[in-house]
Amino acid sequence: MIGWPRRRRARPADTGDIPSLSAPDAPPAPGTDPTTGGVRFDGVRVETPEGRVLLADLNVTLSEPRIGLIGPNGAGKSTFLRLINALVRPTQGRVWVDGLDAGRETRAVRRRVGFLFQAPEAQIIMPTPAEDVAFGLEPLRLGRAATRERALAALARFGLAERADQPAFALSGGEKQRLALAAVLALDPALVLMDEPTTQLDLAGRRMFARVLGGLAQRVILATHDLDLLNTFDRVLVIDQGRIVFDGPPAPARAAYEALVLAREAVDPGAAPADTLEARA
Ligand SMILES: Nc1ncnc2c1ncn2[C@@H]1O[C@H](COP(=O)(O)OP(=O)(O)OP(=O)(O)O)[C@@H](O)[C@H]1O
Repeated sequence: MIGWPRRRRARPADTGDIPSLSAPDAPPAPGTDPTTGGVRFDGVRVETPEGRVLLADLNVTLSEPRIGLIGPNGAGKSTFLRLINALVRPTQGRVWVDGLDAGRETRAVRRRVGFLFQAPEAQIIMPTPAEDVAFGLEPLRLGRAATRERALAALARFGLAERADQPAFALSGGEKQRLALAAVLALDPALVLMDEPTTQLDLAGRRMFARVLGGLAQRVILATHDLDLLNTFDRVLVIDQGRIVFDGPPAPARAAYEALVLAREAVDPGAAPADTLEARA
């Protein structure tokens, strides 16, 4: 978990900015990205105002339908995801989303990108599931009846139809996670960012989530410690101490991650995972 405000509604319709970790570069000159699709990190670096480096040397284009992010606690996975919809601004470099500059065209980027947070409570702000999903749909101005219909359909997809009008606070952790996912997908984003979406799910919930994931038309970039979830993914990045240390298919990515953990244990069996580049220096 990281320390940004948790109560913000971070659906694509929410265009409120969260302050950058440190002052970004001067606004880039107008121009269009040469790539046509996908997420592209161009020389991206993120530092805290104190100069602590959270991510560095990010030069990568992500266009496959299913991309996983794995790595130790504090490696930078959440920060990586948050860069994509401009919840974090790069200290250096630029992030492009389907040809849009996330730093300059934030509103348009957030319309394309849904974000599923680690803690579903962060995304649930209305009293009932139906109202919560409907609230996210408001910017679409569908009208009251059509909005409710779409909200109920989204809830039904995640097994929450019968809970639609009950208090949202009474949902279990897993049900809240499903509600958050229903609300994000109801907006039909082109790309969904998921930050450890299965942490509160039981076995049945995980299996359901994996099935839902398999059936999604959207592109997904998913950070997780649930490595089995990524078995069918197209590409997995291993992030360690703020850098991409492996980029490839799921099986070798998992092996690279395991080797990294074993190597660290061999050096210092009692060591907590190092957090940042500075910690390693
Ligand atoms: N707003 C912030 N200000 C300062 N440091 C931050 C901020 N947000 C995150 N960090 C630090 O950045 C590092 C990377 O955090 P991040 O949450 O991206 O890691 P993660 O790989 O998602 O970790 P986890 O697997 O534990 O969720 C951590 O050391 C964290 O403490």
